Amino acid sequence: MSEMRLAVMGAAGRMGRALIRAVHESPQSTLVGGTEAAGSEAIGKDLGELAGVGALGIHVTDDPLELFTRCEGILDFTSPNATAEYAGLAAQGRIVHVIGTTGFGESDEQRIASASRHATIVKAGNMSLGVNLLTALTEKVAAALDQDYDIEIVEMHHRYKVDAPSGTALMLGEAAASGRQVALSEHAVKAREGHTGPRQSGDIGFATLRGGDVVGEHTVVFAGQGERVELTHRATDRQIFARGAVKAALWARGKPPGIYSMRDVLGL
Ligand SMILES: NC(=O)C1=CN([C@@H]2O[C@H](COP(=O)(O)OP(=O)(O)OC[C@H]3O[C@@H](n4cnc5c(N)ncnc54)[C@H](OP(=O)(O)O)[C@@H]3O)[C@@H](O)[C@H]2O)C=CC1
Ligand SMILES: O=C(O)C1=N[C@H](C(=O)O)C[C@H](O)C1
Repeated sequence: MSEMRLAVMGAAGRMGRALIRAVHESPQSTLVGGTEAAGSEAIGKDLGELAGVGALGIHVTDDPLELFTRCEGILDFTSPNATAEYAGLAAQGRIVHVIGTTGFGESDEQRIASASRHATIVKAGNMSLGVNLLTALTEKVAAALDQDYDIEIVEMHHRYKVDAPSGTALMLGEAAASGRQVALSEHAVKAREGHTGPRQSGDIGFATLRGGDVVGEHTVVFAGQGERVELTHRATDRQIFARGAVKAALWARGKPPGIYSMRDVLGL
């Protein structure tokens, strides 16, 4: 099969640069362009120079419509509003949309869901193999242990992260809730402060730490009487997410429109 023509949204961002490297290094894909928002100082810059792989002769654009006519898939780790916009355009172009962005509100989720009638979307709060394995394990452990084991999800990220809890923490929370056969929305406790009273049985708690250059760390704690089980993933290199995103695009090529998860891609 020919190389898949991919473009990177938010090409100058931390993940944008990692994605450029991952597409450039994959023998099954070819980089055809990248975007930043209108007015960004990155417009016109060479994608390869941004990513540190040497000039590629492909430049950052603020015109996604023109770019989408030339590509089969887009890798999008930008912001919730930008991603909801791109989902509509990807649907018009009937292309693959890999969504790594996190921090969506309800209305963004609805816009993405309607775009999935025409676009083939792979969406996950974390595209690494390790975290998706952790997600599957979390579901299994939550199903095996009863409510006497309190579930708490602790995450830490770099000081620039803007959303909390992280997309990964929420993914792990969904997996824990699914293992327990309950809805996360009815049991999630996303922050605690002041006189909270004792912990409610069945709560799924979240704790958020931010600082330094931490790429991403997640621990799911199952705390019982006299013992504690902890499952941890530590990311030390953003390329794990970028390689996962390329894998997702290649997997989605030729699949019918809809929303798929990284667990679908990895068969977990
Ligand atoms: N699913 C996963 O595996 C992972 C997900 N993420 C998620 O990816 C997202 C991005 O993270 P990160 O790279 O650290 O963030 P950055 O802020 O470094 O990158 C985002 C980039 O998108 C740009 N951008 C904003 N709006 C638009 C637009 N309309 N069109 C094009 N580009 C735009 C930003 O530009 P500007 O700075 O000018 O606003 C910026 O360059 C976050 O939501 C994060 O949580 C991160 C890692 C892994
Ligand atoms: O913003 C980040 O950096 C990350 N975001 C994702 C998340 O919200 O979980 C994935 C990864 O942990 C890095």
